[in-house]
Order: sequence, then structure tokens, then C-alpha cells
Amino acid sequence: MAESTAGRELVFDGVSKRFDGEAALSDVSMRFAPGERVAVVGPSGAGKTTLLRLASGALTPDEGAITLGGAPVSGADVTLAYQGETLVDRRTALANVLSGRVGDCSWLRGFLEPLVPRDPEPGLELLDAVGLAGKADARAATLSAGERQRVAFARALVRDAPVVLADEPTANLDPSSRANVVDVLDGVLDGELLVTVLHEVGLALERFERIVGLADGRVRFDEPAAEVTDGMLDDLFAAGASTPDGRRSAAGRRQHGAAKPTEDGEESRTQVRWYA
Ligand SMILES: Nc1ncnc2c1ncn2[C@@H]1O[C@H](COP(=O)(O)OP(=O)(O)OP(=O)(O)O)[C@@H](O)[C@H]1O
Repeated sequence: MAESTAGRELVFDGVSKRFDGEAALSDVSMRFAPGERVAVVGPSGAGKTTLLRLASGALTPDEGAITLGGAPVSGADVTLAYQGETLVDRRTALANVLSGRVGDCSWLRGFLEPLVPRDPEPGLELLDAVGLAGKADARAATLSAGERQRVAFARALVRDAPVVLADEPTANLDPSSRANVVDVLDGVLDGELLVTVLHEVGLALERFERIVGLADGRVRFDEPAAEVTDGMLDDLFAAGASTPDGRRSAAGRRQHGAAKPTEDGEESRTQVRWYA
């Protein structure tokens, strides 16, 4: 982690965002400490991606402010660990990772890359951390979906930004690879704040220390994972499915399977539910 940015809190202070007059986020206030692992869950259309895009600087709030250590958050402070599949197929895994040093904007990479140092060592170390040391010279086109995802994480982390955001990093992976993605993120993070949107609530509860529940653009709860109950999740997903105009209702169906400790201390996954 960059020394100069260590120890700074990411703060959302009364943040609202509207699209075409419709509120996507309403009066969101939260504080995130360095090194925290936070999962954002909620029904489709809740505002989860909007929250990440605001934190990354890709969107500006209509009201409120987002700061890191008291200063407006900037693109240099934040990296997107995963936002869909954006590797360059014809380039090697290592070249894709090293291209991350010039930022998240893919079209700028071609112009800026010649200007950054060519030392491959940080890229090789990150590929090793995500379990792909042997694939450094493999072209991205030859990698599996899970391997591509891991290369994308390594590419994001090579920038050494103090805030790491991931939007549905388990999307498009088979169930056995999803938990592995969280392991990979854990393995490569070193004191950075991680805020990730996860559709799988069970995975969020099992693997993240703090859970933010968003519905209809509002924070419905913000609790340690151990404090999140089935009732809170039922309310969260019911809220997202019952907007008056029905705009979000069809897409508001979401699945959650929450791992809860039983009386003998063992974890058991509750029934998976669908919300309409
Ligand atoms: N660029 C945009 N222009 C217009 N409306 C938008 C835009 N981005 C988001 N919205 C709207 O804002 C609301 C929140 O969208 P957002 O993508 O943040 O939700 P989400 O919780 O990430 O949903 P999902 O789980 O389906 O990805 C939705 O009603 C969406 O249609």
C-alpha cells in the first residue's frame, strides 16, 4: 500500500445520485477504514454499482461528498479490481497485469504504457500471488474464465491504490470457483480497503467482515456479518422488489443462502430463497 495514503478513511457524507430524475442513491453516509473487507448486497437496481462508480470517481454525486482522508477522492486513490472482462486477448498474462500500472481506463493504456517503468517484477509477484506464476507468458486468449479473473485482479493490484473496488467479481464463474475468487482477493490484498458488490449473500456473509445492505438507493443496514439475520435479508430483498412503479420488481429477484452458526457452533447454509 502506498505510504502516503495509509490510514485514511473513505467517507460517504450525505451522497445522493439521480439518473433522469430517478434516485439511484439517496443520502448515503458511511465510513470505511483502511484494511476493511466490505460486501455490498441488495436486490437488482438497489444502487450497488452506482455506489462503486461514485467511489471510483467515474460518477460525481448530485449531493454530498466522497472523501479519502478528508480530501476529495481521486482516481489515483482507487482501483477497480473487477468490472467485467477487459483483458487484451492477444497480450500475455504478464503484459496485461503490467498494463494496470497506468490505471483502469483501458483505452488510455496504449498511450501511457510506454511512459511507465518496465520492471516486470511487481507483475510477476502478483501473478504468483494469484496462483498463475506459470502462466506469465500465456496469451490471455488461452486462459480459462477463472484464470482471466485472477489476471484482472493482479492487474488492478499492481497500481498499489489504497482503495480497491470490485463489482460482482464472482460473476460468470462456476460455483466451485466463486469462493476461490475471494481467497485470491484475500491473498493479494495487503492493507487496502476492499469494497465489493456480491450477488451471493451466502458468500458475502461467510467471507466478509462487514455487510452493507442497499435497497432502493438507501442503506438498509450496515453491520458486521455475524449480526446480519435472515429477517434483515428478507426485508432487504422484499424492499427492492416492491417499488411502487414496479421498475425494479422483475429484476429484484435475488437468491440468498446465508451461512448461520447453529447451536453446536457448526455452520449450516439456510435454504436458498428467491424473492419476487
Ligand atoms: N447510467 C445510468 N443512466 C440511467 N439510469 C441508471 C444509470 N445507471 C444506473 N441507473 C439506474 O439506477 C438504479 C441503480 O442502478 P445500479 O446499477 O446501481 O443498481 P445495482 O444495485 O448495481 O443493480 P444490479 O444488481 O442489477 O447490477 C437503477 O434503477 C438503474 O436503472
